[in-house]
Amino acid sequence: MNIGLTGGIASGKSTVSQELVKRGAVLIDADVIAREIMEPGHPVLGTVVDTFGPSILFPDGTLNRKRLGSIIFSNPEERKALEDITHPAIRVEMRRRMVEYEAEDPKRLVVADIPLLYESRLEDLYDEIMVVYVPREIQLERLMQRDGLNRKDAEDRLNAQMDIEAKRERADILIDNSLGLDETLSQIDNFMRDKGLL
Ligand SMILES: CC(C)(COP(=O)(O)OP(=O)(O)OC[C@H]1O[C@@H](n2cnc3c(N)ncnc32)[C@H](O)[C@@H]1O)[C@@H](O)C(=O)NCCC(=O)NCCS
Ligand SMILES: Nc1ncnc2c1ncn2[C@@H]1O[C@H](COP(=O)(O)OP(=O)(O)OP(=O)(O)O)[C@@H](O)[C@H]1O
Repeated sequence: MNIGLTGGIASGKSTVSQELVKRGAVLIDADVIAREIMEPGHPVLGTVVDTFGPSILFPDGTLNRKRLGSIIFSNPEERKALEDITHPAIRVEMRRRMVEYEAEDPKRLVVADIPLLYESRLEDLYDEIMVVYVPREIQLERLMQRDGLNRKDAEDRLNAQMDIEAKRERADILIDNSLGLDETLSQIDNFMRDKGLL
């Protein structure tokens, strides 16, 4: 079985995906792949620099993520230009790993963590979609705290994504991560038990 795991920025996807891995799942993480294609020497980073200019690089040639983030999270057209370059490459690599993991062990749960799953209309690629949900206000607070962002920068990031309530409505499996970690873990255990995976 495979699931697509999504939610909003800082809603707790990584927290939940790590717990699924502890329970035997294998993880494919879109953010990790997005970082790999932005490593120096990767052709995708080359195209991004051609588009946005060399000022998005540090002098040592690595990506200044903060600078590129401040360009794309405050401007939808720049964001679309970046996504047009990065998303096809991310999709190809996610697909390749999915095929590989499913062939290795067809009984294993494969989890694809994709922040922009609904925005990119990728629902049909997965058996079921799990949404990690917290209300917007908690999401903002956790994001500001984790990444040291001010309210405006945190809101820009939230506003770059589909509203978390709309994602909650579409979920096949809903994990409410607004309470303590224990509450979240028991929902994960219930899911694993329901699917006969625990
Ligand atoms: C702009 C970049 C360099 C900013 O880097 P930064 O280290 O600040 O953020 P990080 O990569 O850790 O992403 C954090 C979160 O931001 C959100 N996010 C990232 N890109 C986007 C986007 N284009 N639109 C909406 N939200 C996004 C996601 O929820 C993601 O989990 C980076 O996010 C990036 O390369 N984005 C383009 C690739 C992409 O779309 N990734 C999203 C997952 S496929
Ligand atoms: N149940 C919880 N109670 C309190 N804090 C939590 C809980 N779950 C997660 N957090 C904290 O909230 C922050 C966001 O969680 P996490 O990094 O798992 O989110 P994410 O959805 O993977 O984020 P991103 O979209 O940026 O990849 C982290 O600092 C994490 O420690």
